[in-house]
Amino acid sequence: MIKCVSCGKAFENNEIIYTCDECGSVLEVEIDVDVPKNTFDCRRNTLWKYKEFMPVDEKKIVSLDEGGTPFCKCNKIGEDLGVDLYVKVEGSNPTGSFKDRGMSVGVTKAMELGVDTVGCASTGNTSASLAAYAARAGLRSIVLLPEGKVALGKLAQAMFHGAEVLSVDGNFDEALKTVSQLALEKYLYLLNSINPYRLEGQKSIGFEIVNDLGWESPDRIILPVGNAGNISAIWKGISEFYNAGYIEDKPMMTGIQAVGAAPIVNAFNKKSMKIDPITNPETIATAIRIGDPVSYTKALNAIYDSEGYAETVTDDEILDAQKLLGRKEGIGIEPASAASIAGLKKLRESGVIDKGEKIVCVVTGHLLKDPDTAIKASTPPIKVKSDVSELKKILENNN
Ligand SMILES: Cc1ncc(COP(=O)(O)O)c(C=O)c1O
Ligand SMILES: N[C@@H](CCOP(=O)(O)O)C(=O)O
Repeated sequence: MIKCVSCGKAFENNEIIYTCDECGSVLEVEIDVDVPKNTFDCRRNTLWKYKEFMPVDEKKIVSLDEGGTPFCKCNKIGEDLGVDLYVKVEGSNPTGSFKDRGMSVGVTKAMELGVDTVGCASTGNTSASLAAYAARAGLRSIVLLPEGKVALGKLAQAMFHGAEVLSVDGNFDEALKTVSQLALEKYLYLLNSINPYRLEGQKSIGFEIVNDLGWESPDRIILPVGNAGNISAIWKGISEFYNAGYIEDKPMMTGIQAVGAAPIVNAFNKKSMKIDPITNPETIATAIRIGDPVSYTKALNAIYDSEGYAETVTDDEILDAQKLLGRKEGIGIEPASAASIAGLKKLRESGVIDKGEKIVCVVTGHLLKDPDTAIKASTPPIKVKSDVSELKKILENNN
């Protein structure tokens, strides 16, 4: 069953509906699972390890073996900040971001519903993932991208996998409104995070984090927030495992936004359940340049219910954190993902995060998604003759 998160109105699983026709709020899939936690032992480490929790037809699964991403303990940064730090590396998914988890379930649902066209608006990663999973399923895909605001790697992926790419003269929020209208008029099945089935895939990040920690909850999960689907999905996953009795505690959900695109942090600071949308969001982290997040109700519920937190970081803090993780721990991430590390640093310095907390930062997308930013942040190659004595001179000087 699908339920409205605000008024509780219920809808049938196979109804193609994105928001409540009674109150306009977002929807959530309700599931009822009763299996012991050893059910998952010895299964392959993909999101389908937890298939009992995925509300789709097992015979129609569209998968690229998403999920089962690295869970890296980061001792150097952790010790510097006085916390026990783990990083969940979502850039290791098939198309390089966490969206693949959602797309696997969302495209599976599309197959179950018998639709022939899927679509989305995107700052880049959703379109890259949608294009790949639609290709795998043999579906037509249509993506709306804000012109000039999508990182090169993501654009290349959407085009290469055969999506029909429409470059629109507006920002992401405007593109999402446009594509939503096309979806309501049945031109396409919408696979942005407003689709509750997509978030069912993303909740597996929460499942994996507690499984990675030996069926224990961390004290806190920190992640970047844009359209606000992921924080909502992870909290749903954690809550389902808690309700199933697999874990005894739940983490404080901590969302980080860029200063120029922070409607959820603004609402949190006012202890409000409503956001004031930002008309012209701006940040170097193009993936979270979003001013009117569709899942704000779910995200604020997650933050308040978990006694979590929301904070902003500047573009400079984001770029410094991206370099820090890349150079101290060898983990390459795109700018938006670095908001989680920048947020950890800021909240530790301000005392919101206590010494010794067990923290999981979710880093959401791969470094190569945005090669331009990576190159700008790096020392250019040194031109040199292919001659041993010349090379030795340079190596000795550089040391
Ligand atoms: C790399 C990356 N990080 C973070 C986000 C924000 O996630 P959400 O929109 O689910 O809040 C996105 C896009 O949405 C993204 O592409
Ligand atoms: N960063 C996102 C924005 C769209 O988010 P979605 O989760 O609602 O699809 C992207 O990659 O496009």
